Amino acid sequence: MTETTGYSGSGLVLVKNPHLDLLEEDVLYHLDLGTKTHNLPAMFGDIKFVCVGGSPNRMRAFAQFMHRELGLAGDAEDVADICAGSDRYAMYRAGPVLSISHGMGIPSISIMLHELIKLLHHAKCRDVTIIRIGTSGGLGIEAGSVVITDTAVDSSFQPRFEQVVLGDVVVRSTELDKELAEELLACSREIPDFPTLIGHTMCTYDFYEGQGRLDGALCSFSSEKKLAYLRRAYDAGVRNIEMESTAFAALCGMCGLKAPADHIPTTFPSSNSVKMVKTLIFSL
Ligand SMILES: O=P(O)(O)O[C@H]1O[C@H](CO)[C@@H](O)[C@H]1O
Ligand SMILES: O=c1cc[nH]c(=O)[nH]1
Repeated sequence: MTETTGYSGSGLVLVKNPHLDLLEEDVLYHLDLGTKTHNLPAMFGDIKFVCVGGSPNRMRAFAQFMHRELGLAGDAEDVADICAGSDRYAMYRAGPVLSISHGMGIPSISIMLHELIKLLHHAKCRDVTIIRIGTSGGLGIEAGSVVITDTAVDSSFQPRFEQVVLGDVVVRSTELDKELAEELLACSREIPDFPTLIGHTMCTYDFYEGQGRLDGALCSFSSEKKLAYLRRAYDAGVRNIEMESTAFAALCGMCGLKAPADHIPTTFPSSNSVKMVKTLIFSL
């Protein structure tokens, strides 16, 4: 079964679940938020940008950086974790920017995105741009480069995200916003000595065998086989590898969020990539 993406034209964040209207209360369990316990429109109605990444500390550092850059009142060091009541994810806000951690891998980011998208919907947010800022393994590119993802592909290099729903495989598109990717690239050009490129990002279910590593607890292939696979990936347009982009692209695309993913094949925080995202946020 194949589904299509859904931009509404109104700029509102969509949920595609008729059952939600029947709920007396929507509990965003892993974020420790809910429609009865919190005034979500008052707390989040003015959010325009959401940045997501794996680790809580990194997303806190990003929120603190944005707090300073936006010249907000108060000490950036004091940004509070909005999801402190849950130890699953961490969420910080700096003005119109929300910064949230998603953990590692598709199941973890997928749970966070379901609840985040419902949060933005309940809060009646409009025209929200979402960016994943994360680490990744570069493929045939200069060390320290940032890859801005145009399309997320699976480990067979296909632009699809397969989700098993009630035992059936549902296929969702993983195209990302090409215009926004170009805008991010233009922002990166303002920063000297900062190699950036647009390319496909391959999303795997595993860091070790899934990415052709020879140093996991299990390895059933030779070094030659690994190199042949990575070469095929490169020939298919893959420039980096990580573990969330297909789910990120599929869920955000279906729910009307503009999303160019941004992946950094070095250790984060790379100050240049953060500056690039900041320039985009200031320009929109
Ligand atoms: O840097 P983050 O955002 O954590 O993401 C990357 O790092 C983790 C693996 O080390 C995976 O989650 C991968 O996608
Ligand atoms: O998934 C990942 C993340 C960072 N670096 C990698 O090589 N792979």
